[in-house]
Amino acid sequence: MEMKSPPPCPNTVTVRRNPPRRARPTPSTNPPQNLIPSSSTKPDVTPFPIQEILAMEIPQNTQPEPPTATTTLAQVSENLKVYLRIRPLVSPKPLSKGVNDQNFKQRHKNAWPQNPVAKKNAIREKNTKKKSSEICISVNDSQSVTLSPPQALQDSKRIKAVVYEGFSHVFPADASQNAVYKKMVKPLVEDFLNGKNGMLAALGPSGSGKTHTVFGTVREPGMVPLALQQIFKQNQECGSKLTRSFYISIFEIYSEGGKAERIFDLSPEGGDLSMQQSTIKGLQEVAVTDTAQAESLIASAMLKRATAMTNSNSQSSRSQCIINIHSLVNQCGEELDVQSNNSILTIVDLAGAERERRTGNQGSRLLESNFINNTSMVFGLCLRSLLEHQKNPKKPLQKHFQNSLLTRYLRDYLEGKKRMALILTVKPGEEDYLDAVYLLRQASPFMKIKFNNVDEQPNLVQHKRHIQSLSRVEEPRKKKYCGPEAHMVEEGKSSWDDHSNLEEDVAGVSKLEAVDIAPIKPDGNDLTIKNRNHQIMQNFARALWNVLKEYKEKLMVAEKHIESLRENLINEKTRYTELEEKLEDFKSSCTCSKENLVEATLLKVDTDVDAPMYSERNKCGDVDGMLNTKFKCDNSPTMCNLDPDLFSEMNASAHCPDCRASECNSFCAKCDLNQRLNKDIFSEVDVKSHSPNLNTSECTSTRCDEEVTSQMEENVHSLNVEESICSSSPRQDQDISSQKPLDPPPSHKEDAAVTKECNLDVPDCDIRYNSSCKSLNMKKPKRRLQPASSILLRDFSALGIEDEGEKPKGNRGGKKAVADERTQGNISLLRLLKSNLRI
Ligand SMILES: Nc1ncnc2c1ncn2[C@@H]1O[C@H](COP(=O)(O)OP(=O)(O)OP(=O)(O)O)[C@@H](O)[C@H]1O
Repeated sequence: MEMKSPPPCPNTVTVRRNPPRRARPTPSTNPPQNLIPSSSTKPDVTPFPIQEILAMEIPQNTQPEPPTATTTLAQVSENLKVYLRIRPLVSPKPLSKGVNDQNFKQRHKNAWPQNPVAKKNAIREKNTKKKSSEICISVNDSQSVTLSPPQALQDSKRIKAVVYEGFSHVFPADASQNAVYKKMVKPLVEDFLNGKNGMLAALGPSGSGKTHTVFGTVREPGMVPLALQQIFKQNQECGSKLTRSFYISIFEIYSEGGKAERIFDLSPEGGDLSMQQSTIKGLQEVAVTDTAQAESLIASAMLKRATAMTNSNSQSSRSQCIINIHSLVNQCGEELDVQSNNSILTIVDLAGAERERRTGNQGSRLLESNFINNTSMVFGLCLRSLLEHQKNPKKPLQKHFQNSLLTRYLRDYLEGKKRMALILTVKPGEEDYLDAVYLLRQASPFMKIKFNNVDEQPNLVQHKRHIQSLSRVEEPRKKKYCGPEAHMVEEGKSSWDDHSNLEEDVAGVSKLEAVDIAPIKPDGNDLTIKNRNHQIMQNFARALWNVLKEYKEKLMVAEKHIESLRENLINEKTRYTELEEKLEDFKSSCTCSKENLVEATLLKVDTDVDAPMYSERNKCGDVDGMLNTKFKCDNSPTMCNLDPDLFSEMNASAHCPDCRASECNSFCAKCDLNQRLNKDIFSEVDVKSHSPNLNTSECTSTRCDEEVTSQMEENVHSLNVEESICSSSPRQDQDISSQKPLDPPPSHKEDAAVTKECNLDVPDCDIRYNSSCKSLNMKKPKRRLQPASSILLRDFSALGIEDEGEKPKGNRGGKKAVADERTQGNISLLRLLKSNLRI
């Protein structure tokens, strides 16, 4: 039973489902192997070992390694130590008369003239102090203080008390000099004796106790005398092992009349000094051997220091005083240990910042006060810039140090390259609140400054030299590489720089081995450093991969270019081969051997205008037999095919064979063909062919020099043959055709058409040997007058008919008038005759 398919429902809608789509392959994250040309296609280029590179495992040092210089560096990195010392509210009077009193009197002699206004203010201040015993600053603990504004300020401006904390130590008012020294200076001195440089600077408003802290008194010696005591004491203890020499230099930077900054050497034989960059020229270093000698030197220097009485301080320092204790180690034949490095301990007593309202300074004193305040401000700006730079390495380190001699001298410290400490001194009085606030606000952030003590590590002498040799210009760039953790990776800069260079130089991919050298050798427990190293490696690998991808793309483009070049090369080769073949054919067709010269002399007249005038050598085989003579024909491979019928006409019309022969003889007298040519030949040629190609002038053109040519011309003239030069010039052709029925010599190929037409105008087939052998040069085209054309030319010349083909090119000929007489009927008649001739 046949199953008939149900008739299609007219309302049925055929739903064509889209063919199931094939999911595209997920782009492989693996390195694109296929994109890299296989070695089979390009055997010379080895494939890039991307797989190998990516398969490389970065070794992780799991075992803790012994602490290296870098780890030591990380450990020794520390913040700037900022100490705070609070001066007693009322300064104790000298209890006993002694040396201190004498110095006091002497210093008063050197003091600036007392300001009478200040005197009044001082008395007023004294009275105020007596009335008010309130203090504005209270010590919370060893590291923090609370600064409370006076009640008046609290009420009027609602200023609240502020806590300042984070100090390395806070010395209360009753803290002794020794306590301050032990906490603050003793570590510095120990480091100094261990070969580390250090600096301590005292900052604070005028009269807050900076000088007292630094130099002290006889009863209460300050930090400098105490440090000298310790230094000489320790030197004596270890004198058996090492001998040291200590030198002290002390100088001040002051303002002369509040204008220019000056440096004055405070040593006994010192004088004015000058500064070059950060070095003071001519600064004397006085050798000291014991504490007494050193203290004496310091005392004499203090007597020379400029001081003055102000409202704030009866002996206010008017200059910045810097004292350097220089330690030099003398080798005694024993092994050099870590304490053998030379070092300098610098202690700076800054002039106290002062407010005009309080000091009551006027005139030059006021200018001097401005200089003091300016120096303090520059000092603070340097530290602030350092702090901001360390917080954000992108922020460049400002060059505030250039603005004062003091900061120029302390540049290395102020740029964080050497370790320093600050001692802030404040007065606790209620009236000193503003000075204290200003100082603490400005200086308390400095405790966040970090110092990289790389150059202070005695066991890192080589590193110290290396880093110190680096130019300052390179510093920001290095920090940029290191990032915010500059203090941690400072030592690893050289390794990391190598990595950066690797990123830049892809050609050095083989240097990947260096990747496994982490900048920091992590300790086993230091996960932070490990993670950081891992992140660095990841970033580096990512960067390297991007570079490799980039170069791969470049490689692909280059390969495409190479392919196109190859194709072009093949095409060029093919073309070259074709051209070579053509050249060979052309050569074979062009080259006429001496044996074939006779053939070349045959002129094959083709009456067909469109047919090529020049045929190949084999085409003239039909007339070869007509000539038994061999002629050289170097200039033209073509021959004029001469119809037998025309030959008869030519023979009939030929005349003066003797003349021609004689011409030829004379012509060939000096050429190498003269022996070959004889009258018989010419007569035969004349009789049989009258071929213009028998023009011996042409045949010998390549061998006849100009002398021969001229001889030929003379011979021709001597034979009284009317001179008719059948040269390549159309004008000459016309001359020939019109004046003399000469049979011109064969012309060059380029003039074939012209010659062909010209032949028609030749009334006489008398073969004229071109006497103008000047035109026989190979380079010049040669014309030939064909016999058939000669006949026609002869006939038509009688009729006065000329063809257009005779018209000289370039309108240079003298037959212009004749050409103008042409009519269309003449031309038609000419063509008709041509066709008849062909028949
Ligand atoms: N801690 C202290 N204990 C006892 N007396 C002190 C203390 N600090 C300062 N003085 C006394 O206060 C007076 C002013 O001190 P000092 O000259 O050191 O101040 P200064 O900060 O150096 O002032 P300037 O900046 O004007 O030189 C001095 O007579 C000093 O003896």
